[in-house]
Amino acid sequence: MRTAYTSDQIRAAERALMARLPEGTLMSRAASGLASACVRALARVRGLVYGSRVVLLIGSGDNGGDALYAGARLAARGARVDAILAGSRAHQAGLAALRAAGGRAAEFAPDAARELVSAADLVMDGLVGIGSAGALREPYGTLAGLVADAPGLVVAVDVPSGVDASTGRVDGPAVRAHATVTFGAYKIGLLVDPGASFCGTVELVDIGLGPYLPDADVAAPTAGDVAGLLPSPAAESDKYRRGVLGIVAGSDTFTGAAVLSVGGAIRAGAGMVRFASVEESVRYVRARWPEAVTTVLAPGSTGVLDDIGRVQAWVVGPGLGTGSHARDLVAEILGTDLPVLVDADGLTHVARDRSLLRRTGPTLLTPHAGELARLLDVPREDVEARRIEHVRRAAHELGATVLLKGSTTLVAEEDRPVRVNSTGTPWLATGGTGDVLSGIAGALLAGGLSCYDAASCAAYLHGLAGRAAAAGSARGARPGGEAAIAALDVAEALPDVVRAL
Ligand SMILES: NC(=O)C1=CN([C@@H]2O[C@H](COP(=O)(O)OP(=O)(O)OC[C@H]3O[C@@H](n4cnc5c(N)ncnc54)[C@H](O)[C@@H]3O)[C@@H](O)[C@H]2O)[C@@H](O)CC1
Ligand SMILES: Nc1ncnc2c1ncn2[C@@H]1O[C@H](COP(=O)(O)OP(=O)(O)O)[C@@H](O)[C@H]1O
Ligand SMILES: [K+]
Repeated sequence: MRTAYTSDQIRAAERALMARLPEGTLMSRAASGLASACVRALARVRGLVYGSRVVLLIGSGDNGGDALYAGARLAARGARVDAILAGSRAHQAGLAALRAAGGRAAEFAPDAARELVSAADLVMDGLVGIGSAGALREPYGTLAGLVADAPGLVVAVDVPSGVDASTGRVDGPAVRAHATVTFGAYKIGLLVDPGASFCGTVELVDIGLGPYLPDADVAAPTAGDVAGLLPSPAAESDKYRRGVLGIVAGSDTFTGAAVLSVGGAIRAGAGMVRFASVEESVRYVRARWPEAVTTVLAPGSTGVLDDIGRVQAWVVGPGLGTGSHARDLVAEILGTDLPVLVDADGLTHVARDRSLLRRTGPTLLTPHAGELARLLDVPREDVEARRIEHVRRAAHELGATVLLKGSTTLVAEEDRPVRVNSTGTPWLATGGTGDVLSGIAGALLAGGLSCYDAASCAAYLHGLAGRAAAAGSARGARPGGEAAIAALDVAEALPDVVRAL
């Protein structure tokens, strides 16, 4: 599990560690790791450090200090290093070290800054780190804008300036980096969008903080975590023991969602899928997935669960419709004691009547930002800007496990760390991929995982499968070697990504 922390948690740990070490030790560890990362990056793009042009953007705090010391190390290896001092002051010892190593420094001036940045092989962003508060002030905002057009590599120090390290919130201009070198521990804002999308690759430099960090409120499962949680059949398994998933989805108008949800469940390893819907949807599901056992629901019929047969978990909602019959089906399924995943139209019914969630069995809700906004009655933009806060609030208020879909998928449950999904690709932003996700998570619920684990494993596998489908290979893509996918491709890519875990 990759754990992540708020700025306050990191600061407290740093204070505790610093009290036991000679002054300057931590900054020296940070600067050394940062300089090594820049050396490796320069070696990759230029072949050597000597003669490369490095520009440091320096703010008034210790973030600037890190950049100045790292810049001094690069200058000592023959790089031409220029520091742009953008703050009201600069870290004095760092500045002296840079100058002693042959680097130069000057106060910010717009034209000179533009010229330096546009000629740099590498720009180091040391404007603000975990001491940042609110939107970037001038001239930092202008510098973040200049960096956007920089032809060279952009390396953010600790956190891209303009990204709130504790939440991932971005209010105004921010530095968009190719790489972020972060110290001591991951900050939450580096893993959660919108902040995460400003980081590029994130490299963690160990400065010895580990023993001083508290229990994490946010964690990102790794491939190993997911592999360890996934159910796999044993010698004595049969289809019932592996887990039977009931899916109630689709309608006369929406047949595709049902096909996709069933596909996700089958490819994710459900022992059996029992699918129930109106005739039109059943026809499409049967044609594509002869493995599913189907039940045709007469229009308007209720009291149907016994007809469908025994299951270990339910998925309800994709393409189901928002009318009263659909509502009755959602209510009937939520009336059982079994684990239930509610998605799509099912969420509309729950948003209209939260009392549907008063139940004894475990519930997993899988909204996208718009659906979560409706569940909480807040603007969608607020959910997108402050995803962690809203997914936590939903789990608390609704008494359910909540998986919030989107560019960073999050899973929240009361009293548990929010799980951040680290896989995925923007190619997944295409109609129907969410339906596939519902089937994957449903299969894992039926296989015995808790809502929390089923949701986080499903998001992980779904993201990997999306990447594999876009790349045409479970082993990932060469840069630029990706192409558009259809939702069903995601389901079809699942077995390969599970094999490669
Ligand atoms: N505390 C420690 O033990 C360590 C800290 N390190 C570095 O120190 C950084 C934190 O340093 P600081 O606490 O000095 O804080 P920062 O350097 O992150 O920022 C504080 C400064 O930025 C200004 N500022 C804040 N928000 C701003 C905004 N929106 N626009 C413009 N200016 C703004 C403040 O007025 C203050 O002068 C970390 O991110 C990391 O880079 C590392 O050296 C590792 C060890
Ligand atoms: N920009 C993005 N980057 C990564 N994943 C995304 C992005 N946009 C959407 N997704 C993923 O694609 C899926 C879309 O699901 P959803 O919004 O329910 O669409 P649909 O209802 O069409 O299936 C979710 O798993 C979501 O996390
Ligand atoms: K920074």
